[in-house]
Amino acid sequence: MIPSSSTSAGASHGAGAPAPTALVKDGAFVGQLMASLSIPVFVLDTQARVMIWNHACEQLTGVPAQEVIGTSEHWRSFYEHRRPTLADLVLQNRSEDVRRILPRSASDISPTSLCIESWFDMPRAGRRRYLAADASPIFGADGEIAAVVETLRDLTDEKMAQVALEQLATRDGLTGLANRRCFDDTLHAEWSRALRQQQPLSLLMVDVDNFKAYNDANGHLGGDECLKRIARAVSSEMRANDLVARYGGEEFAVILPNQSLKGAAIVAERIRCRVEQLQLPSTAPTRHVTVSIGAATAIAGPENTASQLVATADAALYRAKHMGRNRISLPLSEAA
Ligand SMILES: Nc1nc2c(ncn2[C@@H]2O[C@H](COP(=O)(O)OP(=O)(O)OP(=O)(O)O)[C@@H](O)[C@H]2O)c(=O)[nH]1
Repeated sequence: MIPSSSTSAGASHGAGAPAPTALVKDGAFVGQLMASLSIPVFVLDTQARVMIWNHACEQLTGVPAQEVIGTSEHWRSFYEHRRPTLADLVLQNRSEDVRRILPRSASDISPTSLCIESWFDMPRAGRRRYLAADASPIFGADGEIAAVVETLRDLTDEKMAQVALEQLATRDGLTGLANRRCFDDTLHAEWSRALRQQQPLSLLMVDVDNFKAYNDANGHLGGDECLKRIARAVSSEMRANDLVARYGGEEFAVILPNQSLKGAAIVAERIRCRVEQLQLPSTAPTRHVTVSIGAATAIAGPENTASQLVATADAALYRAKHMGRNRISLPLSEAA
């Protein structure tokens, strides 16, 4: 039968609807039913050829029905590179493969049908879209699959709104970096991971030198612009798994998972040089805006905590300031 799902209410086999076998036998009736649906739908036959590509599907994909009907080229409407659609996976009894093929999608796999939410390339529509797709078999009177129907829902606007909300909750409004809350969550998650894997976790605390004087000379807006430039400079030195956050005011924090103190010191020195090279004019003796950086590393264990790592990096930062600024400092026991 055509499955009842959240997206195919109009196609479900409800009271008064023709019996499933009649639907399969009466192709013309099925075609009319699908064509009239406002939900994008396409149907594959047992040879994976498109039998039905309704008007709503044409509108969503930008691909006219006459171009795909009778072919197996429907994947081109969704992906840049050849890939089975959900309907193909159901037809080939390969539902489990969806997790490998679309690893970042939210998927729901039942013995016969498949349901995912994911970004799709949509080459002909001209822009990526976030779709909810359901694929289910239609069984013939002999109990064998006679066709597979895939319904689609465009959730792009909802997804964008969700992403924007998440951004608001985790990003700093001025610099676009992770905010303090995101830093705290990430540090605790990385600490747990370091504990499990017995890997080192490093932290840098980066503070702009003499920033009060910079603000006094350039105004608060000038100070804001300076913080944005520094944020970009620090971010440009990061690897994919590192996190740079605005810790507060003119202070930034950098989490370096799986990084030894020696490696952290190298990253810190790169950041220090990078900021110096921005050559933002300052009244400080250096004549340019600089940063001081405190570094710390821990192997997570039951006797220490993530807060201690922050405190150790903070103490190192304090020493860097005390020693004259525009420098990096390591924990005392390591520096000796
Ligand atoms: N423009 C701007 N200024 C900020 C922001 N957040 C904090 N500040 C300013 O940063 C300055 C920090 O000053 P202090 O804590 O005295 O430190 P400092 O002058 O940088 O001196 P050292 O850290 O000891 O080198 C203060 O004047 C804050 O008002 C911000 O978002 N924008």
